[in-house]
Formats: sequence, structure tokens, C-alpha cells
Amino acid sequence: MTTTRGLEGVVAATTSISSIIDDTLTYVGYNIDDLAENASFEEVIYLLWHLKLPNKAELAELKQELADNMELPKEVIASFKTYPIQSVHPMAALRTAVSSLGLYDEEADVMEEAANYRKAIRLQAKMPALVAAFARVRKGLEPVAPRKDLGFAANFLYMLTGNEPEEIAVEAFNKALVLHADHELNASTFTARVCVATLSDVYSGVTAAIGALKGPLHGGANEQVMKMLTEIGSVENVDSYIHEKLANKEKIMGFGHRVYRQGDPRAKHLKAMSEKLTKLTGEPQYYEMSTKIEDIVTSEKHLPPNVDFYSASVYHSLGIDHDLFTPIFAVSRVSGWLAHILEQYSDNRLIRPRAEYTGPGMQTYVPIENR
Ligand SMILES: CC(=O)SCCNC(=O)CCNC(=O)[C@H](O)C(C)(C)COP(=O)(O)OP(=O)(O)OC[C@H]1O[C@@H](n2cnc3c(N)ncnc32)[C@H](O)[C@@H]1OP(=O)(O)O
Ligand SMILES: O=C([O-])CC(=O)C(=O)O
Repeated sequence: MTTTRGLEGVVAATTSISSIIDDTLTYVGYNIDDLAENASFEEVIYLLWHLKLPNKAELAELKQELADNMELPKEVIASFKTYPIQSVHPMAALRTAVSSLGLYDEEADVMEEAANYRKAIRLQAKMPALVAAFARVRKGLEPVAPRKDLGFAANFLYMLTGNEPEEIAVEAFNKALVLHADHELNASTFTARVCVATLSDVYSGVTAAIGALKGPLHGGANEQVMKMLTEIGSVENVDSYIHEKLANKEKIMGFGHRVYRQGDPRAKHLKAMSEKLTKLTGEPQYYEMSTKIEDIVTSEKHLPPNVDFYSASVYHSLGIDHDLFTPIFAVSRVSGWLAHILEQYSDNRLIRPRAEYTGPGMQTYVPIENR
């Protein structure tokens, strides 16, 4: 047996959903650059779930299905008030809330293909409503009901603030959703696939995936990037802050990647958005600090920024609370998790690798009074 630390380079599944080859990311063969510039998030959801772009009627049907399923069970909203709401991280709240959604879905354990697709619609539709409702309830505000006339990106921003968002915010948020939707066999997607490969249900798979995304080495990095920018505070402080971290062998959040070597193709889109939005909001220092950090880390560590680096200043400019950055990642990535869950069910085999044992050799049981 050979052991590969962190499963680096191990090909553990086949998939038709997305690929990373020579640092190029594609969803079903469409380059991410093309999708980021042109596609709505709803089109991308359809693409990931049906492996083709929708025509007008198919897109209208999906949008209708999402709009019809956004409302949350009242029990789930009521349960927020039983959480330690002032201290709980919204990602932990989301993990718990998604799990509890399964309790109120009569089809939760129905394993037929059509029922699983219906659950995918429900989960995709309800995720933004959960994040927005939790964000409001913890501030003592009432949740805002979704509006059927708004698209996915606009609806999220509307449910979060209660105000119809500006076009520029909707465009930026839509692009961020498209960029985060899927990413081959990343840790959270792998987690979802491992979970449902036991023939467990969709809610369990997504709950497990949220748990994996939460960690700072994965989706949780975007919040940590903002924490770093806030700590640094000004462009003048970047140099000493980053050099001290590097000298202490600490990781700089938002840099490095297991698969990309030359760079993450999503980062340039977020970088451009960050430049534009931070100027518009009168906080260009967040973009300026970010580019200075990028200069140092790329030249000294040869590590390019990943998707989490510039998304931090983009979300900050959209007025989103910093601890909602990772839940927002989940609102997008659930589309990919669901695509992979459906793909896993369609040709399932239990995922069960081996471990190389490194503990003591054979031992003889010693009764407790003799130990
Ligand atoms: C959506 C996403 O999940 S994108 C990734 C988000 N995560 C982050 O941004 C967290 C910061 N980055 C990292 O921790 C890593 O680069 C990961 C987790 C993304 C990839 O990890 P791995 O492929 O396991 O690389 P690993 O952690 O082994 O790093 C290899 C070397 O590069 C260094 N390195 C990797 N990333 C960084 C970083 N961000 N800052 C400083 N050094 C780094 C490591 O210290 C290690 O150095 P060493 O060989 O001298 O010990
Ligand atoms: O693929 C990975 O390892 C992490 C990542 O960039 C993502 O999930 O978007």
C-alpha cells in the first residue's frame, strides 16, 4: 500500500461536472472566464445539474421552481431563536439549519431520482433565505420574505437588507456566485460525495459539506482574509505585517492551492471587481492593501491568490457582514454539491479507502486493576 498525504494527486472519482486541467477551470466544458462574463447563476445551476445550458423555457422553469421554493419552514426560523444567537458563527448556524430543513421535508429519505432532484431545488432555493434570515434574526430584525420577481442574486441581497439592491451590486454578486459554484473534487464536494455514497440522504450530504467548507484552509479562508485586511488597516502596514507572518512561517490566507500552480483563474475576476467596488464605496485601501499583499506573497513565496483572496474585499464592498462570507460561498457551492450528489447517486459505489496503520504492534489486554 502507498500512502498519499492529503490524497494529493489521487484521482478518487470520475465526473462530467467540472474540470481543472493545466490551471483552466471549466464547468461542463465551458471556460469559467466565459461563464463569469456572460452567465446568470441560474444558468450555471442548470448547467451543473443537467450538463447543458438551458434554453429560454428551461431557464424560466428553473427560475420559477427556485422562486416557488425559497420560503422557509416557520419552525426553522423559530429555531434560530433557540441558538446562542449572539455568539454562534453563521456557518455553524447554517450547518444546523440545513440539517433541520431535512426534518421538515417529507421526501428527505425518498431516494428516487425525481425526489432527489426536487430536494436539490428546495435546498438551492432555501440556502440564501436561511443565510439572510439568520443574519437578520441575530440583529433583532424580522426575516424579509423573498420576492418572486427578483432573480437569485438580487433576491439574496434583498432578503439580507430589505431593500431592492442596485444593479451594480446584483451584477457583482451574480458573478461571485458563478465563480464559486463548482470546483471538481474540492474538500467539501468530496465530503458530500463520501457521505451520500453510503446512500445517505441529500440533506446529510449537504450538511456534511457545509462542515468541510467552514474550515479556514477551505471556504473559511475568505473571512480570514478580511480579518487580516482589517488588522493591517492601511497600505503602509502591509509590508511589516506580511513579512512578520512569513518569518513566523504562518500562512497568508487566500494564497496557495492544492491544484493550481500558476494561479487560480477565478481570482482575476474578483480582483477586477474588488478594484471597481472599493473605489465606488470610497474604500480603495482594501484593494490597495490586497494588491500589495499579492505582490509580496507572489514574489517571495511564489504563491498566487486563490478565489478567497479578492472575494473578501468584494463582499465587504457589498456591505456584507464579514462572518457571512463563508455562508455566501455555501449559497453558491451548494449548486455544485448537489450536482455531485446527484452524479454520485446515478452510479454509486461506497467510498472507502484504506489507512496505513502506524500504531503499536500486537498487544495483550491488561485488566484495569493491573494497569
Ligand atoms: C476555496 C478554497 O478552498 S481555496 C483555498 C483556501 N485556503 C487558504 O487560502 C488557506 C491558505 N492556504 C493554504 O493553507 C494552502 O495553500 C492550501 C490549504 C490551500 C493548500 O494546501 P496544500 O496543498 O496542502 O499545501 P501545504 O499546506 O502543504 O503547503 C505547501 C507549502 O507551501 C506553504 N504554503 C501554502 N500555502 C501558504 C500560504 N497561504 N501562506 C504561506 N505559505 C503557504 C506551506 O507552508 C508549505 O511550505 P513548506 O513546504 O515549507 O512546509
Ligand atoms: O479546489 C479546492 O481545493 C478548493 C477550491 O478552490 C474550491 O473549492 O473552490
